[in-house]
Amino acid sequence: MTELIDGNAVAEQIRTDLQDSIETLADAGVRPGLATVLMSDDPASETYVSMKQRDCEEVGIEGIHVEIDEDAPAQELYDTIDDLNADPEVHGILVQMPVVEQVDKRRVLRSVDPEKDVDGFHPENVGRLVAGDARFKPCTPHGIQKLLEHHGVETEGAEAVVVGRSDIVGKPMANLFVQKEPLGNATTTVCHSRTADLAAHTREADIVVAAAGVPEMIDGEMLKEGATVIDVGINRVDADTEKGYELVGDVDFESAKETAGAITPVPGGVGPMTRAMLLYNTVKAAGAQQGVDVELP
Ligand SMILES: NC(=O)C1=CN([C@@H]2O[C@H](COP(=O)(O)OP(=O)(O)OC[C@H]3O[C@@H](n4cnc5c(N)ncnc54)[C@H](OP(=O)(O)O)[C@@H]3O)[C@@H](O)[C@H]2O)C=CC1
Ligand SMILES: Nc1nc(=O)c2c([nH]1)NC[C@@H]1CN(c3ccc(C(=O)N[C@@H](CCC(=O)O)C(=O)O)cc3)C=[N+]21
Repeated sequence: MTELIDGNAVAEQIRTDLQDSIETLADAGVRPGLATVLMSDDPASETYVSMKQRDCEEVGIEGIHVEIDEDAPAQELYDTIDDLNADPEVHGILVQMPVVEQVDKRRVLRSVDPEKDVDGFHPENVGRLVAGDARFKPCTPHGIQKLLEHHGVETEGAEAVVVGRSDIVGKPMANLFVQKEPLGNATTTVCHSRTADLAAHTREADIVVAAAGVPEMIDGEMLKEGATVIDVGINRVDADTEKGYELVGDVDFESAKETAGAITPVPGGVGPMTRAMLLYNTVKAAGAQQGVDVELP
């Protein structure tokens, strides 16, 4: 039987556990604050940011949302980041990606105060992660580690294949898998659009993390019997539904579940975990900035 890895359930548990940490902070007179910055009219980005704000409200984090006109000069975004860096009530800052074309993405990543960089995208935090001294683990790969942990999937000694090498998912996932620590110690292969024979790699994998942004590109034929399949992809494809689209992953779920031992659904898999780990990093950031020892789930 293929096991369904329920991201909503694990995320819910993490949010519940985080409430204890948030109480510890409250006892010390600290309310964690997370700023989300959106400079784009992209409907998917709007959905994600409003979900993140709703999550904050649910657990008792102060959500501050800044929306910038997508045609505004880039300087407006740079100035907003400076203001949030200077605001003592803001402990975490997330600038929703992708940024609009007039904005210099590298400059944005560099200008968020590394201590408030709850995405873990600042070069200092990327360096620390690679060096095995992570401050904030990027939310999506960190959430995937938590999913694997909750489902008792052993990474040590496993063959892991990561499909995709983006800065927000693929690269940090591979970096976490190769760390000498629990939930690491996997023998890791990173595949991308120039990989000559993707299926030859995925067929050898005990764990496949699919993060390519290509709808249903991985099917059961490409998997080893019993593999754990983590589907990061969230693709809106046209469909005759109320919204006019449906969400599909990078994995062909129906086909993959014939071969996989365990699999995440889309929606309800990795997405909710990404949001839960954002709350986690925000609580961690608030504790560190205010000098309060908080236990984290
Ligand atoms: N669930 C969640 O929480 C999150 C979901 N997502 C979703 O995950 C997906 C990936 O996002 P993101 O990492 O930002 O994507 P990017 O578009 O930044 O990167 C995609 C990566 O996949 C590779 N790739 C593209 N096509 C293929 C192919 N046919 N075979 C093998 N590799 C391929 C690209 O290769 P190359 O480098 O050569 O171009 C690139 O490295 C998207 O669907 C996105 O919506 C993203 C973030 C969080
Ligand atoms: N600075 C930055 N940080 C990010 O973490 C970041 C980003 N930019 N840009 C875009 C990607 C994407 N991402 C998602 C998070 C949650 C869901 C999520 O919760 N999805 C729900 C469904 C969502 C829906 O209904 O559309 C689910 O999978 O169940 C999806 C996508 C974070 N990202």
